[in-house]
Amino acid sequence: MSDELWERCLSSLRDEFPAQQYNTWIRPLRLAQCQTDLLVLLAPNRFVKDWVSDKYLSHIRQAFSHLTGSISAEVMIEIAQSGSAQPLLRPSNPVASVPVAQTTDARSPAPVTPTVLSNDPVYVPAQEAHYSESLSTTSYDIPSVGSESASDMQAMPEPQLELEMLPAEDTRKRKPRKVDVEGGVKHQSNLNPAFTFQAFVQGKSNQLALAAAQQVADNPGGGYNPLFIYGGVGLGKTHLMHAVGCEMLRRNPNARILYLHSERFVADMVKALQLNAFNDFKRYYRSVDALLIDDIQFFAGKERSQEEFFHTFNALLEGGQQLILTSDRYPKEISGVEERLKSRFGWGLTVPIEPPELETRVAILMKKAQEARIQLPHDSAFFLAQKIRSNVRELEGALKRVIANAHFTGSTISTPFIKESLKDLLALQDKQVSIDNIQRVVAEYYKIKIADLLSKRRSRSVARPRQVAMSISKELTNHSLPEIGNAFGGRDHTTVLHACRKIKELRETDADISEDYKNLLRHLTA
Ligand SMILES: Nc1ncnc2c1ncn2[C@@H]1O[C@H](COP(=O)(O)OP(=O)(O)OP(=O)(O)O)[C@@H](O)[C@H]1O
Repeated sequence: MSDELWERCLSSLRDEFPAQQYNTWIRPLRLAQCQTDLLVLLAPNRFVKDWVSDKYLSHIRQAFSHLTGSISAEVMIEIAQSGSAQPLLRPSNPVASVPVAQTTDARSPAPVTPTVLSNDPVYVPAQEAHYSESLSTTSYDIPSVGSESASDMQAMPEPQLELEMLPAEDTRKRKPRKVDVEGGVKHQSNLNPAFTFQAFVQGKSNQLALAAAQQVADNPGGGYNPLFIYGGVGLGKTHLMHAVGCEMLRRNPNARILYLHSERFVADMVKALQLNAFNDFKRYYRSVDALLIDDIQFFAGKERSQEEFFHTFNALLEGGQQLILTSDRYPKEISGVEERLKSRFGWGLTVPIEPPELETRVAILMKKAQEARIQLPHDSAFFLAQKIRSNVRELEGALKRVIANAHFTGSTISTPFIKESLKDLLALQDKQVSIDNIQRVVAEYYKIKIADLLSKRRSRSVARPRQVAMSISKELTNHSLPEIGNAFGGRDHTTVLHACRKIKELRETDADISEDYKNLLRHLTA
């Protein structure tokens, strides 16, 4: 009965909050005690407990009181003792088919003794440098292995090669270290040392993601595993994930951190298959202290890679090693990725990053200028931040252009100088309204999250603003229907068409929608 009451309470909270908030904060709570006037819930850790107590407790109490009819109902949140709450952080029941990982102590480096026992081609793990000049590594032709089955893989001969994980202290230098050890074994973390917590400007839009990332750096492999950061292009997901890695390295220079783009993981796996070195590949990926994989939406449609990543994922979680993943959308919304993998993405903590608001954009510009040792007057930063609103990468790009121009001409930076330096960009910006901007303005107007606009939620409070935003995108941009559909969480062009027709009809019959539409157009084209 008490379970049933809590289920009903959950169901009412599910309707009240956006899916992302519900899934991140409320769903992980477990019922400890439920009486007419007392509800005791268990949070998986202190972070969740504090956050829920701060933001959601009154809502939970209200929903509970409503169901029980008790106006003095009390709701308490406690931290689950390990084992008492449903594990949010790692599977209680390890997947039986997972090959046993080479579990390592997350704090201590692996022995550094490379041994080459054969003349087989050497499997060289990811050498990606996300931010720097490309590295000269051996290149391999990549065969198609889409049809290779798991059983084929198991039948592969065991390659006689041991990979070495080198301590990663040198990766703190600007250029990632490429280590050639006798036997061709290489390891580098690929971390960008400029992407630190100190260099990350906090704002309302990224506060939660930053707090979660700092917690992970404080307690890697502990509290939030995996940490899943999602949000639009150029909003700081990669920066934050690197910041965790950099902080882990600062505290423990021997920590083995590996950052890579998901496409690199796929390419590496294919290369390992080609070289008959699949066991080395597995061992390599499973022997790190922290694995940071960017843009995991690129796993979509790559079944063999998903299969292997699934096993790597389980092995790392089992070994208490930290996983950090990023994506452009909420895990459940990634199409072309297996359900079992998507559900695992949500085991730890899933946090969004939203586009920064004006004040944060100004603060980011001031910070970047300070890093470049450039005097940027506050009013100029304000002007630029007002003009470039889509994402931080574009904002940073514009500032770099201004700085370069100032260097060339020996000028000091001022608002007129910025106007002159970015004449073409600003003219384009004034003329063009991007879908990103439309989403941001519409979300602000209706007081919902951009993530809601991209989500699959169909409740009226989200679906109508989404249709308005699609219709405005059609009216104000040159994007095609499929492009617009794609920008709204990968929807079909017929959905966009339907939205445009519906809004056209509503503008004639519904005064509120008509007013909203006019206001939004005025705002976006002002
Ligand atoms: N809050 C912030 N403070 C300082 N710099 C930031 C912030 N957010 C983003 N940036 C900067 O913006 C640039 C783009 O960020 P980043 O590469 O992390 O974006 P992303 O979300 O990973 O984008 P993508 O999805 O395209 O990979 C980086 O140079 C990063 O340092």
